Amino acid sequence: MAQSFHNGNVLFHFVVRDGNGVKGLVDSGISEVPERYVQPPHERIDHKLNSCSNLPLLPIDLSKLDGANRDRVAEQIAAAAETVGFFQVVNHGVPLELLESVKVAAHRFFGQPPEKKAVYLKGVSTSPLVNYGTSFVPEKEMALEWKDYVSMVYSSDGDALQYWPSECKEVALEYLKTSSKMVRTILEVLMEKLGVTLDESRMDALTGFKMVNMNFYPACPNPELTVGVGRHSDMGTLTVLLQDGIGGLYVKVEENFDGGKKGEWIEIPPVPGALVINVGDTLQILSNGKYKSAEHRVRTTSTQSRVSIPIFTAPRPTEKIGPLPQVVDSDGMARYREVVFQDYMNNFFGKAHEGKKSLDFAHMGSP
Ligand SMILES: O=C(O)CCC(=O)C(=O)O
Ligand SMILES: [Fe+2]
Repeated sequence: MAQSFHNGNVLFHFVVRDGNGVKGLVDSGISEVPERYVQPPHERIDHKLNSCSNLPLLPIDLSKLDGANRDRVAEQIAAAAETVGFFQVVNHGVPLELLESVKVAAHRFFGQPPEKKAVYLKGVSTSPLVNYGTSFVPEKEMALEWKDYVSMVYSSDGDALQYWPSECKEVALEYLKTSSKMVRTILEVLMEKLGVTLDESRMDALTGFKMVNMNFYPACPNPELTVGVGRHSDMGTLTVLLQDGIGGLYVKVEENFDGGKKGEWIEIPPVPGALVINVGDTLQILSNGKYKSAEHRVRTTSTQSRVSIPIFTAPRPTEKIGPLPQVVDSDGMARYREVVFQDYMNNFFGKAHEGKKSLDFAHMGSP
């Protein structure tokens, strides 16, 4: 018989503390989502929302950065970063078979019994680099997100192979390493388009924190009432995201462009073999607001479970981030103050998702 989750405390213990996750909840046989997952009406996602404007969001061919069309491709990248903060790339140098293996590994990890995953729960994790959990900050959220995740922080190849879960460590590490090259290339292009040259050590510092997450969104009995991930931006420099074919990732347009109007939500459709790239808060701050960290969210679906595997690249925690001096000179003013990245992270993870509110921490004039 299915367990009763009407009592919020029983539910919280089962899903969060004991590490059963949303997957465990679904496997327990629920036929409707518990109250704690029901989003207020203004946060629910209209499932008919769609982007019909696939043309301007055509994936960017990164291999063309090496050829005669370099300037045009660099322009496409910068234009996307200035308007939506999201774009997809193909011919990115990450082997396609590897991308398939990463998705399989994510299903392998989440398909395990809860007790195997629970060894990585926050606070008790047997590994210093790995965290398994559910929702974003469950303690701070009125409504929980319909998502389980495992985070794997990169410190060295040796540490990854020693500490990351054996179900996914090899492929996750290879995915991180091959993607890191691409992230560097894209960041160089974006800096060049800003008119900024950064030396190697500063580039390293701005991308020195790397983490692979695996997100698992079980099929949901009431997708119209829940969210997979609520409205948020990513805190780092650039995020690389591998999604499967299910769909459901939406982004809010920041500036009018030929594929959408400011304020509109558009879907980033699954494209086989492509990777999604998005600008994080750090890059918005560094560029003094020229590049837009994208507000995005994920809907749930009743038919199949979905996996996505983001790689977050961010500055080293000790790094100071603020608008780059050359950009401030040409803009005539700084829109953000300088902050130590560790402080930015603490603020980011200290609150429930709330759109782009995370950036307020670095706004000029904030304490
Ligand atoms: O699952 C997705 O498509 C996006 C996930 C996401 O936004 C995140 O993990 O920060
Ligand atoms: Fe995100």
